[in-house]
Amino acid sequence: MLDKKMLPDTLPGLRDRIDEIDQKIQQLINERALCAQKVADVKVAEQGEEGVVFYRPEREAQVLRRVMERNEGPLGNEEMAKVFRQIMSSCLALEKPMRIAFLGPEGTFTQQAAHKHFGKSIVSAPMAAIDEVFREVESGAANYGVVPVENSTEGVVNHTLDSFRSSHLKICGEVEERIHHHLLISPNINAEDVTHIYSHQQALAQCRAWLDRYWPHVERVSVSSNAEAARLVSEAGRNGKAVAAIAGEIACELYGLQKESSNIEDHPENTTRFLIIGNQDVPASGSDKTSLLISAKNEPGALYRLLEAFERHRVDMTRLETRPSLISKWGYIFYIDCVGHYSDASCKAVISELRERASEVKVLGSYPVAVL
Ligand SMILES: C=C(O[C@@H]1C=C(C(=O)O)C=C[C@H]1O)C(=O)O
Repeated sequence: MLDKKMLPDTLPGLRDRIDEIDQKIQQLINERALCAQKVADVKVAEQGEEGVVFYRPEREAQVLRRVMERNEGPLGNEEMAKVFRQIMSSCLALEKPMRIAFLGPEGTFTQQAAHKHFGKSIVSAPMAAIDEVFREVESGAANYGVVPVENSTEGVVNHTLDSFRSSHLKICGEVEERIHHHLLISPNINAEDVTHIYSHQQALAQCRAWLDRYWPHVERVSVSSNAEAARLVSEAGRNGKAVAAIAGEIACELYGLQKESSNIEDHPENTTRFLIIGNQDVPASGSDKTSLLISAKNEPGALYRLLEAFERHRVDMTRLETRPSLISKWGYIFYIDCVGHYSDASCKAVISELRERASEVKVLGSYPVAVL
């Protein structure tokens, strides 16, 4: 355990120590980067230049979990994991930065989720709609995609679930993002002069009580996304117009805005879960989840027989969503998430029994439980 008493007591002494430490850290990071480069060489030698997969979600999850387990502070576990998240991102980008498609435009929470999962050393490919994210990855134009799947206040994102029906893409990961909204203005604008507040209707709804309390007489204007609201406000600010936006951190930075008020969402637990989609079957990481798409036969007790298999094999279900099948009028598709990897004995047993009982079972993917 480190101790402050072991450190010098003067400012110059402490700064000298920091310089020394930085030099060592830098050297070690470069040594690590060299190792990662060599790992890539070995992968090419084993798998060939074509189709080689450099990014390994299960390995990255294991690295981050270990960082958190052994961490002794004073930096917190999550803070330390974020530092390593970016180191891995930089190491991987030495090969070729990955192109990540996400629900755009630039500055959305989905982009924030992409950075949280992959680090900052990626090429961003903002897409106008969720199905475009799927298409971009299916065509190979992007290596992976990031799409929202559920929000703790607003519920499931149907569009994402429905896109899995016709797609061969796999879920390679998940990431949760606490959604914090901020009231943003241009730096040259006086908050008292603000006449309109722009945002996506969901964000306006998630901040309704706060707006009613602090900005009851200012007009709320709904636009296509929070990021678009931030862009409009920065443009208006250049023309001296006093308007504000509700948006997240990235949009604030991207459009050079200033936070007038922070974390203004009515429910502080407001969280969105995102999925990482790709062409990869991810091996077990030691703490995984599996997502299944199941078409049930339209007969009495069909859902009961599906769920019974989970209970008997003691596989923990974390989510059940129902969507219309679109094939038969009152037929349904179930989306089930459970704890474990499809290669685990108990998961395997459940999946094979589901196959006997349902008309279709598609394993959408097994992937590491979100670390950050
Ligand atoms: C170095 C590797 O490749 C990539 C880089 C990693 C890293 O920097 O630690 C981890 C997993 C992979 O995404 C590896 O597979 O071990």
